[in-house]
Amino acid sequence: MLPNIDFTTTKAYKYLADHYIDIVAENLKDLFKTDNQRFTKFSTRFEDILIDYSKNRITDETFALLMQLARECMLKDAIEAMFSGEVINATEHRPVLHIALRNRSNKPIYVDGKDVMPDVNRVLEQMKTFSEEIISGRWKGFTGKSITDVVNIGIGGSDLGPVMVTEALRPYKNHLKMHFVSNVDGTHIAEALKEVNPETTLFLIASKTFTTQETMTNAQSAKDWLLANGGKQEDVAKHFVALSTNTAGVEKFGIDTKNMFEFWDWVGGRYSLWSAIGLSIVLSLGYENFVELLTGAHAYDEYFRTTEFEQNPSVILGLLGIWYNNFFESETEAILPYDQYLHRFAAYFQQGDMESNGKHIDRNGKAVDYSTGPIIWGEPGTNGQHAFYQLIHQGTKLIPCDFIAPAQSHNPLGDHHMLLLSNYFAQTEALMNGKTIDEVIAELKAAGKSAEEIEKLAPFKEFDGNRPTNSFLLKKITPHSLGSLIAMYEHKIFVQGIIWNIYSFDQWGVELGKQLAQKIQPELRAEGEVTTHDSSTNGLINQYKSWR
Ligand SMILES: O=P(O)(O)OC[C@H]1O[C@H](O)[C@@H](O)[C@@H](O)[C@@H]1O
Repeated sequence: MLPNIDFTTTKAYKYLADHYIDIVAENLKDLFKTDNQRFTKFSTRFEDILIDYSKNRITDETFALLMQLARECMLKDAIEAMFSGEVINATEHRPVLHIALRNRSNKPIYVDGKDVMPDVNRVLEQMKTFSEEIISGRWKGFTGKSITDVVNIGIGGSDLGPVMVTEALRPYKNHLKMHFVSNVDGTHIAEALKEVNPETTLFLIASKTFTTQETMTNAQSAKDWLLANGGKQEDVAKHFVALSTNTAGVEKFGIDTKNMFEFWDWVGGRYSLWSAIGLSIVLSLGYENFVELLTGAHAYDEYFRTTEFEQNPSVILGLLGIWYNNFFESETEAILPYDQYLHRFAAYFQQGDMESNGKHIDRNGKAVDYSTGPIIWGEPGTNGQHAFYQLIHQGTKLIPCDFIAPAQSHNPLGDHHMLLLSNYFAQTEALMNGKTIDEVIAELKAAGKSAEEIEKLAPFKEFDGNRPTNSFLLKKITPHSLGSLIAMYEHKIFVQGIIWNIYSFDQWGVELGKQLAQKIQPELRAEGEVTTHDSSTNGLINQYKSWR
């Protein structure tokens, strides 16, 4: 059982609310001036990942109160409930065990009295054997040629994780060309099919439920394409495999269940890259690298489970998020990787975070009267700097940002990495320090501007600063360190869900639109005017029907 505590009724919350009034008047810059231990105090490490959270609007007192909040909300018990396989996804009656998928210690984890590790290891072994067949070229397509291209067909959690990781770890990839098709828009599959040859293409149909409309439609089109391009029904087995929890659904689609890679309902979609859904990762990087990814995540899981809150990155990051979300009323958080390979990292955690904590009903089934999950967004630096950083620096909104960078680049080309990192360091400094009006005036004077020009221009060039950031500095992005980093963010989301007293592992909010789309489909198939909706929806549908 998860604890069930309204965090706004805790002592810590009340103290924090009072303390906020003091902090809001404080300037980060001054906090650094008055405490030369601030970096040492407010930074922590996990293996080769340094997490500097000293540029946050906190003092020793804030930190202590946030830790007290976690204790009053019984976070420790909640962590144990997850790791020991309790049914913490109560609305779907499931445990939450993505941690079992990467449990390299192999210590038993029980669901309904049965250790899940033998099944986890069996599927990993199956992924290993299969990937070796494909990568080595021993597996042949319907004309006897080896596989050159892999198309993963999946959406949401069955797409975002594999895409993010295969992109993040591109330096480790082999000769296989990876394609990812998610959107039901025919353009997505059509464009992918233009790039591949039916004789040498393997399709991975990735769907936990094997009922998702987008994925089933794309999978059917891929199968039709194979059959229309020389393949026969009996060749489907050579070119299609399924990654799913739904054996009956896989059979019904016509994929032989010996070509099925199984996982289980205790793996949430957005936490499934560690499961059979990660087969595209295994194919692209090789099994050993996938194991390294799991190992990095597992090492972090153990650390998260056993480390005191005060040194625990996910606990600290989660509580800082709550500090901004619930006291400063920040609505969004930006994730800004200074690493081109991490270009899908923010998109991945958009689902990870927003699908997990975008809830307004608490664990008692009652509407909350406080703010929950933030809006997550971001793009790689330095592209973001030339797009939306203006608003982060000088807009009216407080946007806490995570800056992520590797010290070592996989492409040490000339000065590129030094230049990239100079921006990474400069941005958090600039966001913190800002630029005072006096500094602006001095600069304009030095540039020879007239007094009149200075007076006019100065306000536009002032930066308030005092804008909070976390900096993640990794030695290098490797399968191991990436595994740890992902796990760190996953557990941060978990921590926040516990404090907000919501269920982080269901996703009922994605259902309504799906249901309505189903209702609309026959109306779109039929001829004639549609009148069953509101005037806006009717108007749009009828215009579409007259134009199509
Ligand atoms: O893997 P599936 O079952 O196709 O689901 C794909 C996605 O569907 C829905 O949008 C949600 O449930 C997501 O969490 C999930 O990742």
